[in-house]
Amino acid sequence: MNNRKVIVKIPASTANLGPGFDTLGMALSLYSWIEMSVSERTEIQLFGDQMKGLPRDKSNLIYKVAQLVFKEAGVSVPELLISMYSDIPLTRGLGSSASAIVGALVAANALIGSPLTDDKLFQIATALEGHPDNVGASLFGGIVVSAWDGERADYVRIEPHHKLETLVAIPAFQLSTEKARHALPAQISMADAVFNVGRSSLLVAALASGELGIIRHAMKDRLHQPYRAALIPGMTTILERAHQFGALGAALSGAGPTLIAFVDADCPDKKALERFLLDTLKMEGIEAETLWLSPCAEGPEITVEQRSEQTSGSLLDRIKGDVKA
Ligand SMILES: Nc1ncnc2c1ncn2[C@@H]1O[C@H](COP(=O)(O)OP(=O)(O)OP(=O)(O)O)[C@@H](O)[C@H]1O
Ligand SMILES: N[C@@H](CCO)C(=O)O
Repeated sequence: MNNRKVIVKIPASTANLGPGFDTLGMALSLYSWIEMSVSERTEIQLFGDQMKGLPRDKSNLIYKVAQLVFKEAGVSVPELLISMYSDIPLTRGLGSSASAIVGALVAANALIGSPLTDDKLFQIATALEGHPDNVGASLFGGIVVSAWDGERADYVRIEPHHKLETLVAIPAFQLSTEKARHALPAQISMADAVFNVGRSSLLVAALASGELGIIRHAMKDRLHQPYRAALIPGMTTILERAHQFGALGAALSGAGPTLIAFVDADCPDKKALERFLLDTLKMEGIEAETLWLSPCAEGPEITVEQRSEQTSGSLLDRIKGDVKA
């Protein structure tokens, strides 16, 4: 173990997919990387604009989560060398915290010979994140349908349809999950609960069977998006009108503020959809970045090597060419 170096590449994720609040997640082709090895003194290197302001001492989330794995496995590894680079923007609704938690769990587990099963990692990740949707997608890849009762999380993974693509519009402001959850009511009506059970069930069936045409009706939601709309000006217009510009459906990504449109790869005018999202946000005074992302069918990619191997170099050298252009 002392000589081992682990590098993991973890996908971002979009949660809820509209009606599946805290239940549905899909991994996306945007990534973060964590390198971890045993050291004599803990050192944390954070690379990239997304990592600005995060702690570089033992209070860092990656270090703390790694220690949970060692404790669970009954081993002691107090000092770690950790490097991280991420293309996943923080607090924008693309699962940055879930990717950090999953990456730390997977890297720490691989460092000590993988004593913990994926299911165990999923249970820990869900308890840490507080809901299974983002962590399930980052850990298993593809589309993950999950349920958590506060003690145990169960899931089923669905292979994403080969024609499914997504367009995300990432507003230039942050919105923490905590703040976006505070906007939600403590109770909802039976009519709204029935509405969401119907849409969420329809969406899962559509994604599993490849009936993409029904997605537009299935992505509707009354549980969280209406209450969060005031935090994301322009959101309601985008959700209501995205289909007119060729989207299969649209939703708030996770807790927002990112908006996500599901698109058929054969959509004839992708530029028009992109312009519609950007223009709608701009009319509200919001600058945004758009990215075309594919569903990521795989969970974390794990590389374990001996530190003495010739292949070693800095994390940035290793992943160069793989990062977002
Ligand atoms: N690599 C990291 N190292 C340490 N902390 C991180 C890292 N990545 C994310 N975090 C923590 O997670 C917080 C963001 O979590 P939050 O749940 O608010 O947003 P998100 O995960 O990006 O979006 P969403 O959950 O809506 O998809 C950051 O402010 C930071 O505290
Ligand atoms: N299901 C979560 C995802 C964000 O972490 C929410 O919408 O609050």
